[in-house]
Amino acid sequence: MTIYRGTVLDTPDDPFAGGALRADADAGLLVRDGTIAERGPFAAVRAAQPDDDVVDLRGGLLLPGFVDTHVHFPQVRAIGGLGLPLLDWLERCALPEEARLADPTYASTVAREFLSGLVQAGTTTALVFGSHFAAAVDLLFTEAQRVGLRVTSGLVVSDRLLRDELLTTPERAYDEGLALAERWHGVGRNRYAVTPRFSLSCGNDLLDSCRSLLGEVEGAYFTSHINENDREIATVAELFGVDTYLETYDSHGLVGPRSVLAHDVHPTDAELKVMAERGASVAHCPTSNASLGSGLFPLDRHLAYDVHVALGSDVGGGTGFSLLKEGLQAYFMQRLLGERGYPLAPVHLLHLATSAGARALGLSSEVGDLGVGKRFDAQWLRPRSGSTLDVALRHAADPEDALAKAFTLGTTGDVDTVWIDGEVVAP
Ligand SMILES: Nc1nc2[nH]cnc2c(=O)[nH]1
Ligand SMILES: [Zn+2]
Repeated sequence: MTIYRGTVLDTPDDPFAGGALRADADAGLLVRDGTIAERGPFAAVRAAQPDDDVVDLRGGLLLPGFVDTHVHFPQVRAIGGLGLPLLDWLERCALPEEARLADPTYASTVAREFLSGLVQAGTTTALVFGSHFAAAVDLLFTEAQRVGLRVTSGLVVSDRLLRDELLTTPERAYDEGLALAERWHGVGRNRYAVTPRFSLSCGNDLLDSCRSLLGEVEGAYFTSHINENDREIATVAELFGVDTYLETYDSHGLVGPRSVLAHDVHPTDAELKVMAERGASVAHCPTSNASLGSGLFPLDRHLAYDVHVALGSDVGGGTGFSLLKEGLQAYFMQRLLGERGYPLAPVHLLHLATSAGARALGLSSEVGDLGVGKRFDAQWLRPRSGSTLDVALRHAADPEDALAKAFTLGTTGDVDTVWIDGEVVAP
């Protein structure tokens, strides 16, 4: 057994429902077989376990590993395509890069870059938008198992309006998806997610085949995009002859408690009501929404309807893997909404980046906070001595203030060590 000593911050109680930040200065976390067995003042935990190893993490902050609920595996090298709205960005930046993953050697290199990017950002769990190529998705799961990250992912499918190499058929989508799920779902920390790219590129027969696959794979997840961009939304309404985007998924039985819909920048009230009834979650992707000019996320309306919201980096529409940056951008965008903005405090940002994501992915009993009984999935933020974050943390007034400094100034370069199930994860 090992005792980890440091300043521990986490959010076991939902701050949107009144929960406070849990902050323990000089805490001890006793970890046995990857699970947190005790948590208390270091001196007390140490006194009860005088012979165990102590890992000294004083200085900096010990936080739960981040949970990224929307991130694209094939888009690591597409990060930084600035200046375009969604559909142009897809055509000019993202999809040409995604087509390159037809080559398994290329896909394997990108899988390594992708997982290393997540780990270096302090992310330990992710819902990953896979590739249109089954072999590439297989390589992603293989690499995820080697690195140890908790990955839920799947074959991305489309059958219209994208470049030809990325298109499939309903039958092939089902067969390839099932083969991947049989190989990887529930193996190690991997799980399968049925992943139509978005309704714009998916006809009704393909969405039907997604529903069949979802019914076939017990416990599988569903993820896609929704209500991101005005032109996208208008095109979907025209293609399907529907009033709301959500209907295109819901009419195929794809919306439920294991569904995560990315973006939702422009929802109708009717859609929010149905999402809440179904228990679906929304992945809020702030840097992507800002960079692609998609809009300002109506967090207040999601909360008013009780729609569960977590955070996604949306690499490569988003600007990097750091959920610290996403948290700060989420805060900025609520500020820019003026009176309609939700006043996000540091505790909300930590919740959105950790426990909210765990809940969206049905993993709350295992990860998302550093309480007794949870797996030790954690990150040690330790800024370089003399850096501005180091100075700011040393002079922070209280734990909330320290967390505000971490989200404002922290970068992936401040993530010193990452653990999953009590094992150090090497990037
Ligand atoms: N941001 C974003 N939106 C999408 N909608 C369909 N595909 C994508 C994508 O790759 N990124
Ligand atoms: Zn996306």
